[in-house]
Amino acid sequence: MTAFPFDAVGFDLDGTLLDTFRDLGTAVNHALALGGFEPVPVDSSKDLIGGGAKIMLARAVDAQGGLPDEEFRPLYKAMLAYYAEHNAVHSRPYPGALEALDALDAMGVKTAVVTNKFEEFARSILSQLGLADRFVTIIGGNSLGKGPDGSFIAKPAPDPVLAARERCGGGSFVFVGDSSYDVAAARAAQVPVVVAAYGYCDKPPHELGGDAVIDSFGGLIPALRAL
Ligand SMILES: O=C(O)COP(=O)(O)O
Ligand SMILES: [Mg+2]
Repeated sequence: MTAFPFDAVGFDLDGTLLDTFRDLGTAVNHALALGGFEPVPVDSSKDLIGGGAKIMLARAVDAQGGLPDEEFRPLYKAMLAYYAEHNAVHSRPYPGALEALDALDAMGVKTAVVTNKFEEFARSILSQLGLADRFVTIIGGNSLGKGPDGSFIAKPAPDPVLAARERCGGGSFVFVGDSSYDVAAARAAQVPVVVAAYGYCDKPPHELGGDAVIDSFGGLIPALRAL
């Protein structure tokens, strides 16, 4: 078999490595209830995920008329406080994820996580699932601090993907993600990107503009070999 074409693989977290929507949706609904809003059906919370917790709650609140910033902020804080305590109740790796990580390890391929979730939440969930030590680095939506516009430097900016590649040693790198944030970040970082069609894709997976689309984790390594 020919040598594996990548030195390192970066993974998005929500909707790519882990199925997290139930815990995220429950945290959104906790905040919505405090604000006197109707809950979101937990299944449709998948449609809110991708840009991080703040965007997720803002989308849910805006769909019910929105809130001024000073009223939104305490709800957002309450969502974060709730999620800090309840982030791995239902969240699990997708079927085949652990096997794929094992296979990459066995080939000496490094792995990294690049998520728009806050780093402390990503670490907490991955630790509870026994996975935190498997990755060379875990980069969250707040890991690189804020840019000149005052917002966190996160996907779709290329910086977190570039930081992951550098922390993995700077060789050939590929990114795997489920949303337009992932594809845009990888494109801006000029690394190839595989779309996880089983995730929370914010567009039809084949329209996200990835270099390959996989329907399950089992398809990942063959798709990477074929890039
Ligand atoms: O929590 C989110 O909205 C995004 O997280 P992800 O970048 O791991 O998909
Ligand atoms: Mg995602």
